[in-house]
Amino acid sequence: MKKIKTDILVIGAGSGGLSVAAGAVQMGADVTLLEGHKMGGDCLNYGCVPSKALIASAKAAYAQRNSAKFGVADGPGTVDYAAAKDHVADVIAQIAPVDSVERFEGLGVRVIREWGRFTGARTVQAGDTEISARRIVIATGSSPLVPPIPGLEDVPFETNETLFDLRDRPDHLLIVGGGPIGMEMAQAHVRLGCKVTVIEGDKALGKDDPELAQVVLQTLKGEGVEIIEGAQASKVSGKAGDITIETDDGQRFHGSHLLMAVGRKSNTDRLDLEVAGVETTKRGVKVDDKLRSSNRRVYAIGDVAGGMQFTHVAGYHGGVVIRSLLFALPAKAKTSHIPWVTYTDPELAQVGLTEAQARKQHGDKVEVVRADYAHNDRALTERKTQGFIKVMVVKGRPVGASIVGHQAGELINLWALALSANMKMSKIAGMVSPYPTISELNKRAAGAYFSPRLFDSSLVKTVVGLVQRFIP
Ligand SMILES: Cc1cc2nc3c(=O)[nH]c(=O)nc-3n(C[C@H](O)[C@H](O)[C@H](O)COP(=O)(O)OP(=O)(O)OC[C@H]3O[C@@H](n4cnc5c(N)ncnc54)[C@H](O)[C@@H]3O)c2cc1C
Ligand SMILES: NC(=O)c1ccc[n+]([C@@H]2O[C@H](COP(=O)([O-])OP(=O)(O)OC[C@H]3O[C@@H](n4cnc5c(N)ncnc54)[C@H](O)[C@@H]3O)[C@@H](O)[C@H]2O)c1
Repeated sequence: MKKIKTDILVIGAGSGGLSVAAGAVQMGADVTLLEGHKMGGDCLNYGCVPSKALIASAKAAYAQRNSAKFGVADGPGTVDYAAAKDHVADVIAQIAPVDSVERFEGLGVRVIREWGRFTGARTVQAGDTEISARRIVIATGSSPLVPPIPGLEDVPFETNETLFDLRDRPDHLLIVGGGPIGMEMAQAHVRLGCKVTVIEGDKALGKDDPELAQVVLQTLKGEGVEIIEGAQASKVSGKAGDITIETDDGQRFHGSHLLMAVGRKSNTDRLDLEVAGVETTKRGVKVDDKLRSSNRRVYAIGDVAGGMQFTHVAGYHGGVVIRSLLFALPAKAKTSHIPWVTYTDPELAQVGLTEAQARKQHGDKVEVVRADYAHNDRALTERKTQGFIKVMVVKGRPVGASIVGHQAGELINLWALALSANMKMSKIAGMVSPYPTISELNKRAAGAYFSPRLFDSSLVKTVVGLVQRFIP
């Protein structure tokens, strides 16, 4: 057995692990990085990148079929499903060098392409190497949860780990789970020419404000996605090409393919965590607000830490632990300023509190201001007038923003800054936005906060009246 010593051992080369490894090595630490499967993890290979690339193909097909409103004849939007998958693979290949062994070795990281497992409180074995480390960061991510639904073990099904390799277009895709994976893939596939049925046990897009989620769900239904809510998939039967799902309320749905998108399971199984005294919960590695586990020298970041499961959260966690690991500074991970976006069309974006959460937390102190896409000139030129923004304000500062509509994921960035910097609404209202941009909606929402204070105020009217009397 080869034995090595390192300052920081990172287990998992996905969004979180790569951020820690790159940051720590460039600031002078000796860093060892383990990856048992593909460099780049889920986001690059099975998650964000392929899903957004496939959504782009679907958008192109949809745009071609719906261009008459711009004075351009509608086209057939003929889809070559396998070619769309080639586009997905090409996009992954373009990004892959940034996450590659070569790049990380070039930065000075020792990369070992093996699965890691703890052999002691400070030691991990990877292949024929035993690594002792001053600090260890678990960044092993998550995998698709496969629930114990009777019959599922005998029926072929897709997950996010297989879907992007499928080259024959499904005639009828059944999707179990109406979360972000389910709904993004539902719209992509209906636009790529498949029949799609989503079976959701509770409410589809249930983590978002229902008023905004409804806008997305109505649009998807309008495009032909069948969405069944409040029906738990409870039995699966059939064979490749002919699959039946039965739900707990007695409905039956038939399709040619099945995608399971019912949430995630943290990747802790291979790690032998008990050997290192690292405790877990049902959601993943148990961590405190500094992302430190029950073993003081071991941290967990990203999906495996069991909180919000997004690439930008894994990256943010990376930054937080680097401060503790390299500078021994007390750094805490917060969630109140973390945005998320579901990349349906229209997009659905959230940061901070939803309206319901803000009312629960702040009661009468909350003011909700809104602005509609229908009043935005750029949205009118693009014929993207569906949607709105809501901003929840307490004592002149935003505590949450929810946006549904064209480019909502771009618009939410400003509110992510406003929340993380604790900015006042007056800062947003005072900004000059270029005309005509969709982002003017942000300023308009801030304007909506001040309009009644300025235009409906007798004090303002009295002051203006007095000033006008006295100025020459
Ligand atoms: C279909 C889909 C779409 C998504 N879209 C988005 C999106 O648009 N935006 C967004 O922000 N998030 C999105 N996500 C979520 C995002 O992919 C994850 O939150 C992110 O990848 C988590 O990063 P991570 O570093 O925690 O884990 P991962 O990226 O999963 O990396 C973990 C790595 O650890 C390796 N590993 C595991 N165990 C071991 C071990 N014992 N030894 C060595 N290596 C190990 C794994 O092989 C993997 O490479 C999406 C997810 C899916 C499934
Ligand atoms: N745009 C993005 O940022 C993006 C996109 C995709 C995924 N993700 C990340 O990946 C995570 C996982 O996504 P997801 O959509 O798989 O999970 P999810 O947990 O968000 O949604 C799963 C859904 O499946 C339903 N469900 C569970 N069991 C069921 C059953 N037997 N029958 C019917 N419905 C059932 C649940 O009620 C839930 O609504 C997300 O939480 C998110 O963090 C992010």
